[in-house]
Amino acid sequence: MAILSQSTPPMALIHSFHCVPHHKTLEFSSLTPNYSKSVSLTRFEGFELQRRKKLGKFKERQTRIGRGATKSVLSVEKNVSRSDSGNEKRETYDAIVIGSGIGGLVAGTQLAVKGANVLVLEKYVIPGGSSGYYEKDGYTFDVGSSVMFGFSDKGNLNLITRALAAVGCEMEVIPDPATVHFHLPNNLSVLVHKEYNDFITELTNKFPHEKEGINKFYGVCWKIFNALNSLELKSLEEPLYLFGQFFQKPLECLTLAYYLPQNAGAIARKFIQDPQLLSFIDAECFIVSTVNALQTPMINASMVLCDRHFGGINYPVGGVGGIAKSLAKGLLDKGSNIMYRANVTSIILEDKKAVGVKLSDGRELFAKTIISNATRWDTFGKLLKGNELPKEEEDFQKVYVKAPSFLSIHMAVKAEVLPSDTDCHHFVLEDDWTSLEKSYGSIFLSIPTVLDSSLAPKGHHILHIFTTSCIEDWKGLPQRDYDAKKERVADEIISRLEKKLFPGLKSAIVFQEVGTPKTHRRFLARDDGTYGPMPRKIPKGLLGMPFNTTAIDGLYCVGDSCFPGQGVIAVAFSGIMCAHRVAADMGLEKNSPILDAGLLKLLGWFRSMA
Ligand SMILES: NC(=O)c1ccc[n+]([C@@H]2O[C@H](COP(=O)([O-])OP(=O)(O)OC[C@H]3O[C@@H](n4cnc5c(N)ncnc54)[C@H](O)[C@@H]3O)[C@@H](O)[C@H]2O)c1
Ligand SMILES: CC(C)=CCC/C(C)=C/C=C/C(C)=C/C=C/C(C)=C/C=C/C=C(C)/C=C/C=C(C)/C=C/C=C(\C)CCC=C(C)C
Repeated sequence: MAILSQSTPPMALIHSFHCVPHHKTLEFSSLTPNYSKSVSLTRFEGFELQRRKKLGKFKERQTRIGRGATKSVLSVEKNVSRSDSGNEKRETYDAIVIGSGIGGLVAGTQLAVKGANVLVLEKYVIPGGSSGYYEKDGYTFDVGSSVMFGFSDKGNLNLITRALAAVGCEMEVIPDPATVHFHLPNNLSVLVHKEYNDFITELTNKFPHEKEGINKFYGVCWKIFNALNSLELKSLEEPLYLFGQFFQKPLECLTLAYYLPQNAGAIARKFIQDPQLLSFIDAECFIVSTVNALQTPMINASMVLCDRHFGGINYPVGGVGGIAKSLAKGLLDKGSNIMYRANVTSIILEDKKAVGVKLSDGRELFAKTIISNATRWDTFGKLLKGNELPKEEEDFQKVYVKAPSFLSIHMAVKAEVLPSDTDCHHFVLEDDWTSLEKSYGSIFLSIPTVLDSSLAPKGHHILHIFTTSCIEDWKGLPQRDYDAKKERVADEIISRLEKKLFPGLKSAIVFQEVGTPKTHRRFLARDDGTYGPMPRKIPKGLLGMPFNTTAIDGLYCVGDSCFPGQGVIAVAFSGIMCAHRVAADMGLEKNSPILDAGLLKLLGWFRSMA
């Protein structure tokens, strides 16, 4: 993953942000919850209001709020309730979402579609978090995510496509003929073709003595994937849905329940003996979980090891940032709002219930439900600082630690340095398998311009290089030493790529920007810049991973420190689950309070066994 370097001038970002027409819409919406009714409308805002009226939002909102009559145009967007005596009480949204990562945006849009009045608060100037973008000198860089699962037009697991479709958005995508090209120790080179049979042929040619084991291991992955793909995916914390799925698809649900506490490495070892092939499977898991196969939940491994062949990896035209932009636009189209430069510093509790948030500029905003897309470490360690850490969160922290962050290099090069048949994504670990999980041990490389040349000026490519790195390595350095270290470490990484893949790389560089874990912490508001949760030791599969409800009434979490963990498609699923559970609690979906209490207790008990 990579992110804007600390040297990226924020104004450059803001500028490019304003250049995109529908971003103005976002700016308008960011005004609505807080500006007084006397604010006069610009031509654009007037147009936006007309558009919303056309969408029927005005009428809808009046009907639903009932007594929340509105006088002026801007107050149409407000959800101001009145007491019986007619006095205005504080304005209350149905839900406030802290953070506009894909997890937060999916939760927000799904709720908006169900009729809730949602406000998303984003600390930064654009939406997307790790799935954001930035523009510089004619290049469009993906901040982090660039390998997109769940973006096809078939099955039930195309969660990105579905999340966009829910708000009436569709994006053009470019199918990648391969997921990743592995360059591994002992000159083992494996290209993961989109076509499953081509991939299996390539792997069995490298390990002919393990042909049966290879087919059996990936065969189990398919069994799990097919079970997942047969379900309608909603909240596993909602009993009516969960029992309904067990009733309709008993075999598939039992398959998933069986594999829920298992890990990929243990299953691989049932069928495969060759240590180098097992190390390859470690690398397969590492690129999605930052841990080896023994620590990677089998359900997550199956999901990614099969979806890349089933739906394939698809790159959105114009860059990954378009997904968040489209979701943010969809949120507005459904009558909800997003506010940028809105840094939530604390969650307000009343009678132990989450009722609102406080922003760094002192404003307080209130909602029936608060959803945090910040990591659990940020949510409970910072936004709820001073409150006792709930037992459930203590247990979570016993099982999971913060995964390291990344050192990232966003680079532009002259096109001629890359051979014409260069693949889009590469994973490089040169000499020693034991370096797989070490800081700077392995290198991730994405070249999105191989698929979408519109991301760079003609005759140029974008390279997006990243490697794991801990914040401890970068703390306490005087600025000069910090800058020098960034340059030195980046230079070492680039030299390795030059030696392994692209001779002459250094002399072809036209632009380069380096981000460290501190950069990730600063721009993504993630504690220590962490990539997400990582099991302390061998976990019981996904059993210990919390869902969306928390021990605090009215507070839900979404994103990668919730089930099923890291990954854009994973956080999209967490958003769908969260929105379903919240909607059930709000009465926007069917619910059963008695069954709820029973299931939540049962799930809590399961987690305590992890
Ligand atoms: N496929 C890939 O190549 C790849 C690469 C990098 C990241 N990713 C994935 O993206 C996932 C992260 O998605 P996510 O939705 O969990 O979160 P996220 O970190 O992407 O987004 C969280 C958002 O919340 C905002 N935020 C945090 N605290 C805030 C506060 N107090 N006030 C206001 N805003 C605040 C941040 O600015 C950020 O925009 C990771 O799991 C990772 O796997 C994928
Ligand atoms: C509840 C109980 C107890 C029981 C019941 C049973 C059942 C029914 C169950 C069910 C389950 C389910 C539904 C589940 C689901 C799951 C899912 C969906 C999952 C998903 C996952 C995903 C993932 C993990 C993903 C990931 C991804 C990623 C991380 C990616 C990344 C990438 C990167 C980093 C890039 C690379 C690059 C290069 C190489 C360059």
